[in-house]
Amino acid sequence: MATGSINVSVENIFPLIKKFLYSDHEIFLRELISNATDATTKLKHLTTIGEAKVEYGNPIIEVKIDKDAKTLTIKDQGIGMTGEEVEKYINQVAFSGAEEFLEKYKDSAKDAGIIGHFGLGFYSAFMVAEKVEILTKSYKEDSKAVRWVCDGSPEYTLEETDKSDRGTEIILHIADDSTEFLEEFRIRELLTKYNKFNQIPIKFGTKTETLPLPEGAAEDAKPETIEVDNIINNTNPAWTKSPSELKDEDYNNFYRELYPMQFEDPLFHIHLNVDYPFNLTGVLFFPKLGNNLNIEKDKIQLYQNQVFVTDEVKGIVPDFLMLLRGVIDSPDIPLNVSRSYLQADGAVKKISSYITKKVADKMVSLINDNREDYEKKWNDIKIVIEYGMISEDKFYEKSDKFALYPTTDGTYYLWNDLIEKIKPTQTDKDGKTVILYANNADEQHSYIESAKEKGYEVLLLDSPIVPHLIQKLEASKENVSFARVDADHINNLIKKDEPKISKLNDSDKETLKKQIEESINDQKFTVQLEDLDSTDAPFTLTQPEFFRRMKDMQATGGGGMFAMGGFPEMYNLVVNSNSDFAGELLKKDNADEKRVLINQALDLAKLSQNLLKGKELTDFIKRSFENLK
Ligand SMILES: Nc1ncnc2c1ncn2[C@@H]1O[C@H](COP(=O)(O)OP(=O)(O)OP(=O)(O)O)[C@@H](O)[C@H]1O
Repeated sequence: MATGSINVSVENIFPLIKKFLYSDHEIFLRELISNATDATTKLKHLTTIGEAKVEYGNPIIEVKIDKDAKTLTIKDQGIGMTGEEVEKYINQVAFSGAEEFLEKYKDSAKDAGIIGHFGLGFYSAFMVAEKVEILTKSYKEDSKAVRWVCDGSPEYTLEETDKSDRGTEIILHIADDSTEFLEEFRIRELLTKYNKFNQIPIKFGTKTETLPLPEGAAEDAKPETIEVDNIINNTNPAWTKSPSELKDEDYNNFYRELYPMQFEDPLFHIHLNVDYPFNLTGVLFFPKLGNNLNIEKDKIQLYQNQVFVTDEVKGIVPDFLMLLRGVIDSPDIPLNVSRSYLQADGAVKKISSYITKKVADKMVSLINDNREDYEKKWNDIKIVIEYGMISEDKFYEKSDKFALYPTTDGTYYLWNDLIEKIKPTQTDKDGKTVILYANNADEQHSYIESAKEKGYEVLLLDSPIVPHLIQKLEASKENVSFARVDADHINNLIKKDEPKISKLNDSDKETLKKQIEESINDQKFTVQLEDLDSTDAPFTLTQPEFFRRMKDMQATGGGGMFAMGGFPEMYNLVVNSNSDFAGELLKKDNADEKRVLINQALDLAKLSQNLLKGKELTDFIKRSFENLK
């Protein structure tokens, strides 16, 4: 038997490992299974190229718990190690890696974000074990099996042993503070989390399977049962296959495999597959989102060679795609580094812009292949598209080809078609094309109707980020502006060079304005007299576009220089001075009656803006009933 001292300068490395990695002890299992997987795939490679003269067979990795012996074992049928290799890879290479890590990150160890993403390889076993044994036999002819034992001090022993089968067995003697890892449910949980799609089958216990009854069996015959290996993983998940092998149904099944608690099918999938200039595969899904921006569960999962790494993909996936679900698998993403490093990494940036491009291309093909279906799904995907348009310029640049602008009547326009349609009618006297929109077809019904009477189109833009989007569209498109239908009287929203006819003279107007202002005294409306069509509503409440938009932007984050202060609600009371009602008011002598009429008309205007609520509404209804008598 050989004993030796591991070549480290730190007196006792293991308490340090334990201390620094406390937040993520569980990753030891992923690390050891990854090593077992590597050892197996290496053997496959060596047999394929004729280097290893052994039968590859159907190797599996076995995970076993022995509660009495307090051990957890990970056993593979891979290449194994000779005594010299254990010396080299375990005592020197792996230790130096562990030591380097500790030296580097000792001081910043409090930043659990960094540590949590470090793969420490073999030595992470000491986070949960007080003693680790390696039993291993190399695939090489005539190699002797060896047993390596280390109890966490720099001393180890290495001796020959009588293991007869090829491969490596790592036996962890679980420490008293880590006995959770002797519980079957905990290990199953970890295997499901990290290794659900591992490349090599993983056996965890056995399960009972019922055999079908042979033909012609007696009615009361009991079917036979057998014990079979309980394989916990799917070694061939959808993203590793070629898109041509898969049907929609296969993608949907894979979606459910990924997110067993999702019962609704995804709307679309995007299969990612690139091998130059980096390696990346994956499948992204568009779930049904509606206007919901707060997706916290069932996020995109990041894998490295089919091993789960994290579902914290911020910085790798563009923000707007965090609303999607699915898998991204890449051996090229540097995983063992901090988040901020990741965001600055060139490869990661390329990956991010590749994914963005791919999603844009997919949208173009979806809308071109089946416009009707795309329109049907628009409501559920628009938030992703609109968010992408706001946050990713590359995506925005392509969006004219796939971003839809629906009207309140259910017509869906692409940008250029929309402009072509409305330009002749909705261009104002200064040559600006005004795009009218509503964000709630019911609440803004009367305003929408006024616009439609003029032959204008009204878009229905109702996602919470729309104010940001139209801000961007206005800034980048030439000669267009957006106005919500209730931002002013429709004649003012799209000003035309038409002569105005005024029924009242200036002094009458002045008098009327004063009387109205006095009657509505403490209510904060700016009275604005306008010469409108005599049939237009006498009183209308409007909310100026700019302030309302800033306020809306503030509500969803942003809002530029105004973001700091709260915005008051601002409304104008547009009085149609050409209406019969205005003429009647002026003629009325009784001041009390006049006040009642003005307030009744104001309430009606409020009602159509959905502003009449609570006591005001109750009083209004009472008053209206009184008037019926
Ligand atoms: N199950 C195994 N079978 C054969 N060799 C192994 C096994 N586990 C570890 N080794 C050897 O020990 C070396 C060190 O393992 P360790 O996990 O510390 O580092 P790594 O796998 O090279 O890198 P990483 O830090 O990414 O895990 C491996 O490179 C491999 O040569």
